[in-house]
Amino acid sequence: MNLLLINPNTSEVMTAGIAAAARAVAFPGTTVHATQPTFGPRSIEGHYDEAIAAAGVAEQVRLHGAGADAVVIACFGDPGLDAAREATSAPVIGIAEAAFHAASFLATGFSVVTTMTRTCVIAEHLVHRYGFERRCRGIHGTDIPVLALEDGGAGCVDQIEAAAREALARDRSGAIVLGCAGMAALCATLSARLGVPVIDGVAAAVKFAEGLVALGLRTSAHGDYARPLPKVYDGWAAPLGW
Ligand SMILES: O=C(O)C[C@H]1NC(=O)NC1=O
Repeated sequence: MNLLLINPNTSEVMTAGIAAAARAVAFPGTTVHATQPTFGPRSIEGHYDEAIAAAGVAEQVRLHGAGADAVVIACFGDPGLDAAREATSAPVIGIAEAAFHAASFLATGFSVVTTMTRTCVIAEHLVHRYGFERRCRGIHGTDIPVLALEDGGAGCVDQIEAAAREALARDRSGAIVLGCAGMAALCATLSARLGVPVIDGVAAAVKFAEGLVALGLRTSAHGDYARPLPKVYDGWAAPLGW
């Protein structure tokens, strides 16, 4: 299968790291096509960045979605998720939603450890949007800038571990969700150090996508995920593929 992996920020270094994490867990028959928007923030660390990144995701789905069997949006805010689900019939998985589901299979409660504290509210909004209020017991910022994780984040692992330990104790949770696609390379190390399940949304999203494709399941075109209505998009090429 062909999996379109979209890094919604414009860091090519981070895109490469995310792609490596995806390819490390993908089945041999899964080809990962990694991409990022041609415009937008180098890192996504707030509402303004998310708004622009969502348009970037829409751009990438318009350009590459037609050939994809599944799409993964590899930013913890899941920017542009609903728009992408309108724009392709392929399953579209956001890494936050995937990580929440995976954690809920493994513990009665989980904690999220993310980057800038100011982005915690974005994760809180997703917890409520996806219906995980009873399972997510806390969301904790480390104030690690996203681009500090560009090189895989080895220099940040101790800080993330300490935040995760505090979260497990304070929240009485049983699992940790990594709140940034840039943390993917740290997942195995953190899980070994903490002795609890640590979920990287990139890997979880790839496996959920493969599972849905294997089941022959695609996004519903009935109702609000139907294709966008035909219209002029000023300053933006007409959507391709429908
Ligand atoms: O929301 C965050 O803090 C992390 C989010 N930002 C980004 O550029 N990639 C991410 O996964």
